[in-house]
Amino acid sequence: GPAVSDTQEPHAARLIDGKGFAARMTQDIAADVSAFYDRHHITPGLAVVLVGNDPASEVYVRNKALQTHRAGMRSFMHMLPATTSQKELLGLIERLNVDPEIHGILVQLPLPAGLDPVVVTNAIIPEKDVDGLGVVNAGRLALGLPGIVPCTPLGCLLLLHHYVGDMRGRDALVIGASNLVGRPMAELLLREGCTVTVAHIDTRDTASLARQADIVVVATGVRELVRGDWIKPGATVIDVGISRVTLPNGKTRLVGDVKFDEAVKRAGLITPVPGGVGPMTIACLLRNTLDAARILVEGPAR
Ligand SMILES: Nc1nc2c(c(=O)[nH]1)N[C@@H](CN(C=O)c1ccc(C(=O)N[C@@H](CCC(=O)O)C(=O)O)cc1)CN2
Ligand SMILES: [Mg+2]
Repeated sequence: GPAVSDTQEPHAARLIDGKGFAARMTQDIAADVSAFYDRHHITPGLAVVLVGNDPASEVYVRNKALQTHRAGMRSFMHMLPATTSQKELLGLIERLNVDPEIHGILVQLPLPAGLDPVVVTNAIIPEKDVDGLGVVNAGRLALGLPGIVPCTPLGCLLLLHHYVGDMRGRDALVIGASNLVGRPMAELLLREGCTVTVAHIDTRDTASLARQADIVVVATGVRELVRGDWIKPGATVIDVGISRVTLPNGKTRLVGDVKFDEAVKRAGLITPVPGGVGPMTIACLLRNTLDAARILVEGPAR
């Protein structure tokens, strides 16, 4: 008779549906926003500050406003010219910090040259720092204390919780050590009981580290850096990268930091780009904004 392999489908990983998960999260948040309104007659408000006219950033802040409304919250957009001085930007943040209608503030990154992202993000009071990027929230995460967790790593964590479950004892590799994703992701995986390795620009042999890992989270901004033969068979692959590439026919396509067509043949679970981590970032921003409003209005849970 025929060899067994003739009748077997080639292996393909199960896809992690971030888009669907984020849509369900947004519905749950909308219900919680409505219950919060019934208790307090307050609608959570999110202020989004965009400086300059980076086209990708314009798309992201428009989507943030849209999703904020979809969850029943108020959105306050501040679009400032690229010529805005740091003093003017800090003045706006100061007004938002004391505005009782605002429960979350974020400054879209990257900022134009001449504006210091560390100074600007740290001007937001920790209670309204819904991106979790200021020193108070970053320090709280590093110490394992409650605080606001950055949206993209939080989104990755929620997907891992749902699709993998208990991660104690797993070997996790985070590729990329940015303050926005890699570092907070490593802290979260450590908190879950993973043995965490962080690879970065000076790492000598990231491929061989990846081949050991049960969970690989990639956030480098280098498109299709991670090849199929870097993936341990059955591993879980979370791809945070988004690059827009122009095809010979002039159309554009989004690709991640993982060469998907190769990795999907080896991984057990993998996030697609688009439709994986990206939508989770915005859903987690909405969750962080509602949580911030709860703490500002009701005080910290006791
Ligand atoms: N202040 C911040 N700046 C930036 C953050 C952030 O969390 N806070 N993250 C990224 C950009 N980002 C949100 O700001 C973001 C990126 C991608 C997506 C998303 O939904 N992606 C979709 C594809 C969308 C498309 O067609 O372009 C997907 O992956 O399916 C949402 C938010 C940097 N800056
Ligand atoms: Mg993010």
